[in-house]
Amino acid sequence: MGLLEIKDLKVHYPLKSGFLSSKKSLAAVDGISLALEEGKNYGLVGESGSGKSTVGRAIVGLERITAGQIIYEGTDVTAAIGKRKSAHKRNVQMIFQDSGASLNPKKQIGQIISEPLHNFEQLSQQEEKKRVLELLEMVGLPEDALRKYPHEFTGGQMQRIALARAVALRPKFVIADEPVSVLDLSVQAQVLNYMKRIQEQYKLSYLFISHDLGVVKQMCDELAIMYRGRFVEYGDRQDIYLNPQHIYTKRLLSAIPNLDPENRELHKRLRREIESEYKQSMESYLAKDGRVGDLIPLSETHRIAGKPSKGER
Ligand SMILES: Nc1ncnc2c1ncn2[C@@H]1O[C@H](COP(=O)(O)OP(=O)(O)OP(=O)(O)O)[C@@H](O)[C@H]1O
Repeated sequence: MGLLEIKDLKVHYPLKSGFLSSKKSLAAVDGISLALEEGKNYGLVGESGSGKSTVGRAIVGLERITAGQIIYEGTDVTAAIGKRKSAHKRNVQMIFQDSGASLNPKKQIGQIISEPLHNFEQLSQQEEKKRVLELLEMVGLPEDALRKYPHEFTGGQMQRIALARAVALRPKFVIADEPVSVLDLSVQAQVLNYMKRIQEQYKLSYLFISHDLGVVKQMCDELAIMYRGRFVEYGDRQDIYLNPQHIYTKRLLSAIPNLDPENRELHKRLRREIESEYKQSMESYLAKDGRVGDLIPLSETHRIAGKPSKGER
């Protein structure tokens, strides 16, 4: 049995309509499906505005789902996920790009990390403190962090605090929405290492949301490439990096900086070629019906749920 299945998920935001104009909506997520297995990591990649965060927020119940289903360990939880203190809240956690904004500035770190334990577990004070200290240690923070406030920590430390809080209830699934994108490269690597270590310890799965294919490369087994609310390509990491099918994926890959001076010129030339192919493709899809996913129909590239065989490409 899979861990989490998303079936034809749609999140449409109503747009303000004028006095005489008909009601319109923005299809932020427009019919995506995904099957996630336990212990594996998944990446959701696309440019800003493609709908990645909306998917993550819908899975944890922070967005109203327009249509589709979310199935957790075989149970349809679509109706339950918005409810406070539901089992889904416990099983599926989320960390955000800017923990400075998502951690309550008026609360001490000890209170912040123990909050989910308070809400969901009946622990004695001593047990709770022991657990919070374990969590702090797990993300490399000292005991005296307990009584400090979020503003006393660096960006990387705050992401580690958010991580400790997210895994306090030992969830099987954590959604990480651009968790390192505002951090320096060396700090990024540190946070990702903590995430990996915790995953090994807890055997959890991440859905790693990022605009940067370079970052998800280290973290994910499978990747979905998203454009305008839809998946244009889905597959395992090796296939996507070595044999991208869709021009949009190729373009995202070409945006990863090439640090090898010997290959820099070749990289620049390839980028130019891809950019020109991308422009032509975009013109042809705009002339058609505006759905870039139709440039390469999903059936010809990847089956939406599950890994496709090579013969299907
Ligand atoms: N509450 C909202 N009301 C209306 N439109 C929204 C709302 N939230 C997001 N959108 C729109 O939905 C689309 C998808 O946004 P989303 O944040 O999911 O994209 P994203 O790929 O995560 O991009 P980013 O990395 O910039 O957050 C965008 O056009 C965005 O402007």
